Amino acid sequence: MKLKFKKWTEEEFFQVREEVLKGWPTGKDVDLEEAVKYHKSLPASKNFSKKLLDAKKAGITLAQPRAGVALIDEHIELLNFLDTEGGADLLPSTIDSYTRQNKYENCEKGIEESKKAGRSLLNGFPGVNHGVTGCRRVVEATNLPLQLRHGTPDARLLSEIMLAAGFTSDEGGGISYNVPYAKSVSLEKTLIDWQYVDRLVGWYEEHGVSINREPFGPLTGTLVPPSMSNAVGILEGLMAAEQGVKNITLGYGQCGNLIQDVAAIRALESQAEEYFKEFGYNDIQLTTVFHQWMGGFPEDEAKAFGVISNGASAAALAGATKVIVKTPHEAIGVPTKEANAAGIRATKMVLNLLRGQKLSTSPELEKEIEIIKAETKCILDKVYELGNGDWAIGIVKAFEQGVLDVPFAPSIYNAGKMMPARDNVGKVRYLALGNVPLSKELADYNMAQLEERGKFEGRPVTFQMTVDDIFAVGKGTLIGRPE
Ligand SMILES: CC[C@H]1O[C@@H](n2cnc3c(N)ncnc32)[C@H](O)[C@@H]1O
Repeated sequence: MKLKFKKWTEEEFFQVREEVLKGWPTGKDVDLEEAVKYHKSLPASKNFSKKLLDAKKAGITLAQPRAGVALIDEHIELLNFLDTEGGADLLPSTIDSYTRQNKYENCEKGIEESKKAGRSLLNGFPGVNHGVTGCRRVVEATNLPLQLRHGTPDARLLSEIMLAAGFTSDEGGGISYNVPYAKSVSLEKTLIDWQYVDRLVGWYEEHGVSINREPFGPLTGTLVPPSMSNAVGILEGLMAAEQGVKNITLGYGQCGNLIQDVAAIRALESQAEEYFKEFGYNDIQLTTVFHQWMGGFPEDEAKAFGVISNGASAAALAGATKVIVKTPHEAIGVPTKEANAAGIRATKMVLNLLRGQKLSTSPELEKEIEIIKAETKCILDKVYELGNGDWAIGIVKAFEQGVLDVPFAPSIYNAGKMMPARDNVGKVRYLALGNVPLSKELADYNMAQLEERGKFEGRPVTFQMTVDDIFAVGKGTLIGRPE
């Protein structure tokens, strides 16, 4: 299959599908006709797309945790606990790291060892190994819409199995589940593999089943300038729309300055609408997701609740459709179900207190929205030019040339030349552009904001600011001031 920005024909899709389903024995149980019937038998209350659209119409922000353990019964117990004791509005199944690397043999061992140990020895839910039957038990035994959340460069088999089981949302994308998650998988390969996932969702849509797709907005979650993450989100939205996906949630990872975070969500939603319209996708149901702070967390649980609540309020004031919840165990590892539920309760408390309130506009907010949209446009214009009008080709070339450049990404296909740092009020700015094609005016604006910080701190604008900012939140502040 040659990469091109074009909807796959059914014939192309089903040809590739034969190979995909051979990836593990459970692949042979996927039957799309049966799956469509099963989806249509589910109550509307279990459809992710519908719940998101209802929330958007009502102007409320939904809360969703991350959660996943090795064995089905314990996973069901966990998810229902987060529903009843946490108050979750939407449920995940966070997939384990072996599955994310397609190492299903290791999952098999992990499942056996977890049974022997009586506790989860995998850091997530091994959906491929549990197969349609096992995953369907999760769908049958829970009461909220379910989404698979992972970090899988090649999620074709995982998506086939879990969507057939009745999950109605799938997170990820050919950029956002490659560059921040993999070291040496080419963009070409993951763009094609995620076109497959999007085409599968397009097939469900064409057969009357709405499945939500959610690109992974935060990327590395480390000082990613909002225009870089928004550019990637819009590109993955276009890639999905071209394959027939209709219900799309674009996301953003909290950076920490409230005005910039609200501006980022507002800019993301309106600019994505503009691009969908301009490129002829007129029936996209667009929602947004705000990820609570994705960087280093304080170990102290009270401080962690401060970070969680701060993220919840930013999400509500931004008017995001959904907020992804962190837990007070973030600094330690996979949370207990009690800690996970507590993170959701704290979040829901804040969302309820702020219900109906949105951050009203102001000159500072309007300015930030304008800056983010202008920077995003510079990047996307260049991607389109590099691809000669083919977004997919443009993405590959843009990474080759550092036009798309995600800070602190492990991928060898990412240039890693652009460097960010916070300005004097904590907004994330471009300290070094690398090859990110901002106009001179925008580059100067970023530098001017950083110079203000330099003046205030009495030090030059250097990479040391970036380093100080990376450790700041874990140490209890937003901006990494010199000691
Ligand atoms: C994207 C990274 C986020 O996913 C979270 N995460 C990863 N695996 C699990 C898991 N199994 N249960 C709950 N949270 C999880 C992790 O704590 C971090 O906040």
